[in-house]
Amino acid sequence: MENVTQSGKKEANSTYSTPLRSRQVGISETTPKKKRPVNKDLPVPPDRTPTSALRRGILKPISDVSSNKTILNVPSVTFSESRPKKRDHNSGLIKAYLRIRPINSEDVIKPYIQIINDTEVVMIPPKDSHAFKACNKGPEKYMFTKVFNERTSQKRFFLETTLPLVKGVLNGTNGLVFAYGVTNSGKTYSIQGTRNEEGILPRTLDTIFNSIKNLESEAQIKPVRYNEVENYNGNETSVPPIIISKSHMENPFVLSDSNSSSNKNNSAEIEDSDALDLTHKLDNIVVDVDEQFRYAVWVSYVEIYNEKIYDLLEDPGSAKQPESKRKALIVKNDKRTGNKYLSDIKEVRIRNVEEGYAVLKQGMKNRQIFSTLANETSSRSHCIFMIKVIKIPHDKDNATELSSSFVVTSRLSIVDLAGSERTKNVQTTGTRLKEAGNINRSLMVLGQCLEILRANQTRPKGQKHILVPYRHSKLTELFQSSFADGESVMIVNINPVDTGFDENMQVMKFSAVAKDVCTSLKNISSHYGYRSTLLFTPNKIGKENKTCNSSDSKSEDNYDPLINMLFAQIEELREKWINAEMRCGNLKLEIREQVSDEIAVHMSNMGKKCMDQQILTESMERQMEVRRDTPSTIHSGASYYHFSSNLINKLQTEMQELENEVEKLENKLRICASLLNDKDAFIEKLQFENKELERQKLDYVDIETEDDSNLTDQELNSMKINNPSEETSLKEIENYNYLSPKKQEYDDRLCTLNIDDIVEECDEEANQKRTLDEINSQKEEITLKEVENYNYLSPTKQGCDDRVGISLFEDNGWLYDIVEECDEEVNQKRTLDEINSQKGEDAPRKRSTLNIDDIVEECEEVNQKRTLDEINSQKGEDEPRKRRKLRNKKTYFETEIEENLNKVSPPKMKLISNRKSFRRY
Ligand SMILES: Nc1ncnc2c1ncn2[C@@H]1O[C@H](COP(=O)(O)OP(=O)(O)OP(=O)(O)O)[C@@H](O)[C@H]1O
Repeated sequence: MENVTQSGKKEANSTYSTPLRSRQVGISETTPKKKRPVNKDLPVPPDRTPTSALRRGILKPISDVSSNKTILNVPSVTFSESRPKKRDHNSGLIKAYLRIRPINSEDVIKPYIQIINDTEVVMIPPKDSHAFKACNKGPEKYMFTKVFNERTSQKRFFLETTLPLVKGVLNGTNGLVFAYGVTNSGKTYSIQGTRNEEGILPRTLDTIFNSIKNLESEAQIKPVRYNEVENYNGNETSVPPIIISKSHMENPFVLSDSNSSSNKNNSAEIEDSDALDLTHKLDNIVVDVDEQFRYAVWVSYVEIYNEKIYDLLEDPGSAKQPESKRKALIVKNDKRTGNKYLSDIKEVRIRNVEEGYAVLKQGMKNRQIFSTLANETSSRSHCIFMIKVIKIPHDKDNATELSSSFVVTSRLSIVDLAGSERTKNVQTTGTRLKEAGNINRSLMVLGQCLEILRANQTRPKGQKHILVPYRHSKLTELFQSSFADGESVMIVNINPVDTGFDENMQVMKFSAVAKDVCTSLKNISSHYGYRSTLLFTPNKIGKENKTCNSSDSKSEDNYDPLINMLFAQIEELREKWINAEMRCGNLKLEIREQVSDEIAVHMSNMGKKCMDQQILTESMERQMEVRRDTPSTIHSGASYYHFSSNLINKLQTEMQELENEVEKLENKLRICASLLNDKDAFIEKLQFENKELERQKLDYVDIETEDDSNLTDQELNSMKINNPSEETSLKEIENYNYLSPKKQEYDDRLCTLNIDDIVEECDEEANQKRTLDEINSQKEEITLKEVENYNYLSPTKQGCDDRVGISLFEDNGWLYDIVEECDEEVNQKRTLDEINSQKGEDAPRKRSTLNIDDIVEECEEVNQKRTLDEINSQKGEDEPRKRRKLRNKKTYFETEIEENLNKVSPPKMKLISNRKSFRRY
C-alpha cells in the first residue's frame, strides 16, 4: 500500500505509517474517510508525520518516558526544516486581503474607492479630505493579495483567506489573522460575523472539528508557555468550571443544556445580541489532517485594553470589575525559544464546536464594548482568540496514543483589532479619549514594526538590522512570535463611503507596508528549539500536579531577589520608556495632522490670493488698454490739463442747467401749493354758503310744515305759481339739493386728488365753464341784439309802414333803400353770430397750446369767474323768468313783424316789379 505524503512523494509503509486522510473541502462527513481523494487545490500540508521526521532524524523517541525529569530529549526542529519545501512565491509574505463593506441604502455619497481588478483598487480623494486639500488630488492605486467586493459572502471570504491557515494549524504551523480598519468598517463582521452570517472565527472552529472528527485525543495533556505541553490531573475538566457552569447556565448554545430552565431565564439576554449562534449547521468544511495523530484543541481568549492584557475567560464576576481591579496578564519570555507568552492565561480544552462557541460567547460577554459616536457597538479593545492544536502521535496497530513520546503544538491567533479612528472624528472624550489614544498608539507601533521589518528585509547582507520595536506595545509583543514563525494574514476592512477618507488612506498605506513584509524565520530560527515538549509523564501527574500549576512562575521566577528586583526595575523603566515613546509618537502624529491642516488652510489662502492677484492684473491691463486707446494729445501734461478742465467746465454747465431745472420745478411746486390754498379757501367759502343755504332751507321747511300741513298738493302747486317768492325759495332748495351731493363728491375727490389732477380738473372745468359762458353770453347778446333790432325795427317799421303808406305813390327808390338796409343788418348779425361761434370753437384749440403758467393764470380767472357766476346764479334766480318774459315779448314782436311784413310784402313785391320794369324801360 502506498501513502501520499504531503510533499506529494510516494512512501512505503513504516511503523507509524498510516494513509493520510484526504478530505475534500465541502464534502460531508458521510463520505468514506479512507477513499476520499486528495484535494489538489488545497496547499499540501508540511510533512509532519513522525515517520518522516524520525527518518530524517528530526524527531527522536524519548528514551525514558517514565522519568521524573520531564524535559524531553527532543531535538530542535527548525522552522525552515519543518516548513514545506515547496511554497508558493507569496508564502513568506504577510497576505493582505481587502474587504469592502456594502453601502447602506441611506448612503448617498459616491464611494471613493473603486475596484480595478482582483488585486488593485483606486482611492479618489473627496473634496473635503485632507488629501485633496493638501494638493494630493489625484487618485491613488493600492495593491492587495486579493480584493473582495461588497457582495463577497462570508463563506467565500473564509475559504480564500483563512482556510489555508486552518490547514496549517492542523498540520503543525502557526498562523495569525488580524482584521484592521477604521471603526464601522466591518472588522467584527469579518471575524465573528452575525447569527446567520458567521465570520471566520466560528467557521475556523467548525472546520477544525469537522476535520478532526473521530481523531480526538484522550490524552491528558495541556499546553503551557508558548508551545510546550504538560500533563494535567485527570480530575481537571477540559473546560474550566467557570466556563462550564456559566456556559451551561447562560448560553443556550451549549446544546446539551438547551432545555434547562436556567437557560430559558437567560436566553433573552442572548437573543438581544446579533452575535453568532448555533442556529444552523455551517458548511461542513473539512480539510486534510494526518490520521497518525490524535488531536486536542485548546482555546484562550484575551483582550488588550488600554495597554493591558485581560483574560476574557476569567470569572465574569471579577472581569466585570472596573478596569483597575481586573488582573492584567503578564507577557513573559520563553527563555529557551525566545517567544513571548502570557503567564497565567486560562486555556480551555474544547471537544466540539459547541463548546468552542460557548467559550467564544463567554469571552464576548466580557469584552469591552462601549458605544461611541462612530459605531453603536464599537470594539474598544484588541481581541485575540487563540486556538492551540496539540497533535499526539497515535499507534494505530495498538490503538494507543504515543502521547508521552512526541507532541506537536501549533497555534492560530484570530485578532479583531479595535477601530483605528481619529479621536477628532469620533469626538471621544475622557476615558474614550484615553482608549482611542492607546488604540492608535498600539496600531502605530504595529505599523512601525512592519515598516522596520520590511526595511530590514531589503537591507544588503552584512548590514546591521534595525531593532524592531515589538516591545513598544502589548499588541506587537504578542504578534512578534506570529510574525516570526508562521503565516500571517491581514484583513483590511474598508467602508467606502465613510467620512474618514484620510483614515482609510492610512489603513491602505499600512496594508501596503504589511503586504511587503516577509514572515521568514531566518532571523529567529535560532530561538526556536522546540516544536513539542512534554514536561510530565502521566503516571507522575498526581505528584507533580502542584508543580504543574505553578510551573511558569517557578521556572521563571526562581531567581535571586536582587535579580528579581533589578528585573522589575528594568521592566518599570522599559514601561516608562515605552510610554515616553508613545507620547512622542502621538505628538508627532498630532503635529503632522496640525501641520497638514495648516498647510491646507495656507494653500487655500494662497489660492484665493492668486485669484485676487489675477483679477487685479486683469483690471490693470484693461485700464492700460483704455489709456492706450485715448487720443495721444492727452498724454502730454499740458494737454491733459486742458482736456480735464474742459471736462470740468462741461460738467459744471450741466450742473447749472440741472439746478435751473430744479429751481423751475420748485417754483411750479410753490404755485401749485398756493393754488391748493386758494382751493381750500374756496372750499371753505362754499361750505359756509352751504351752511347758509341749509339754514335757509330749514327755515323754509319749518314755515312750510307749519303753513302747509293742511293743504292739498293742488293747493300747494297753485300757491307756488301764485307766489313767486316761494318759488324762489324752492329753487334755492333745489339748488342746494343739487349742490350738496356735488359738493360732497367734490370734497371726496379733493381728498384723493393730487396737484396734477386738480390742475387738470381746473382746466377741464374752466373749459366747460368758458364754453357755457360764451354760449350764454352769445345767447344773451343775440337776445339783446334781437330786442335792439326789434326796438330799432319796431319804430323803423312803424316809420316804414307810415312811409310805405305815404310814399307808395311818391318815391319807390326810398323803399328800396329800406329793404337794402334791412338786408345789410341781417347780414351783419349773421357775421357776428358766425364770429361768435368761431370764437367758441377756437377756444379749446387755443387752450391746448397754453403752458402751465397760462393754465395757472386761467385757473385763477376761472375761479374768479366761477365765484362771480355762483354769486350771480344765487342772487339772480330770476334770470330764466326774465328771459322767458323776453322770449315771450320777442315772440310777440316777431309775430307782429311777420304780420306787418305780410302787410308790406305785396306792395313791396309790386315795388320791386315796378322798379324792374322801370329799369327795363
Ligand atoms: N461585508 C459586510 N456585509 C454586510 N454587513 C456588514 C459588512 N461589513 C460590515 N457590516 C455591517 O456594518 C456594521 C459595522 O460593522 P462592524 O461592527 O463589524 O465594524 P467594526 O469595524 O468592527 O467596528 P468597530 O471597530 O467599531 O468595532 C455592522 O452592522 C455590520 O453588520
